[in-house]
Amino acid sequence: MTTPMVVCEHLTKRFDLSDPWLVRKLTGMPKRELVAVDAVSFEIPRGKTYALVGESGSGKSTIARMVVGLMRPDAGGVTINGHNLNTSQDAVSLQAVRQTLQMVFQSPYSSLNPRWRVNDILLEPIRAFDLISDEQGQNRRVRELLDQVGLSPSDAAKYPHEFSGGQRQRISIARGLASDPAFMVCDEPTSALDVSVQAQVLNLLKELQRELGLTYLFISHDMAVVRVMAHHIGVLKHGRLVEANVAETLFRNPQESYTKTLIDATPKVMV
Ligand SMILES: Nc1ncnc2c1ncn2[C@@H]1O[C@H](COP(=O)(O)OP(=O)(O)OP(=O)(O)O)[C@@H](O)[C@H]1O
Repeated sequence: MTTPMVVCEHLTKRFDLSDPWLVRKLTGMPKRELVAVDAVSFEIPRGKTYALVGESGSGKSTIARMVVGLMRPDAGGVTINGHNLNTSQDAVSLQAVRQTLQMVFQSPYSSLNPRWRVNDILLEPIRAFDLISDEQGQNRRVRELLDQVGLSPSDAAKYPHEFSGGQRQRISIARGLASDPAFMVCDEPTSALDVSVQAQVLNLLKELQRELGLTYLFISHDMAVVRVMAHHIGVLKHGRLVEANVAETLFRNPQESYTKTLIDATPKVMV
């Protein structure tokens, strides 16, 4: 059996919501702590999509941040491609993990530098990871990336504001692909888009997965989107994984009433 691309074990994150120490001392208010993510464990097989679904505040983005290494868990850990993000001291393998994982954010408006042409946005990761040294090769790679996400070579000279929301999300995806990742974390990548555009971007992500064998962690509050994308689903409620299963089984035979409520709130047709 091949090892999973991602293993999360007992991931836990607490936020300190207390007032400052002096205020607490003067008012006698106790310390307050929020357990935003509570011992969450899951695995993502290579080339598959694992969706984390749950209402606002259930801990989805906090998990995504810990998985990409933007936030340290208070307990538990994340292993990507065999490297433990939280305990590994080996700078070379951590650099390899950083290259292999990318994140696509919710807002295609704020995640692209408005002062850079698309060409420079796509060249940045290619240069940062020292992937292609000659200029001709770099330009060829930019054209290939644009083609992969359904944009044309002439788009390289434009600025982000010259594109629609869906096209900007395509640029974000192309930028994610530029470092040849094997694993992408997609945090609500279509929730800022119109429904018709959503379907196109979801289809693009699925095509890229088939073509490039990508593994996705897909974060969403929307069961209709998850139904289209996921092979496996984990349902989060107040930071805890209340149900997890193969997507088809979870939709056909949900065990938890919370999962049923999420499914019942879903429009029946989407893509
Ligand atoms: N930096 C922080 N400091 C304090 N509390 C936080 C912080 N970040 C998140 N939280 C809290 O942790 C809980 C989980 O938040 P998180 O953003 O992970 O949820 P989510 O499921 O992604 O929600 P949404 O869909 O609204 O983004 C929420 O109660 C949130 O208020």
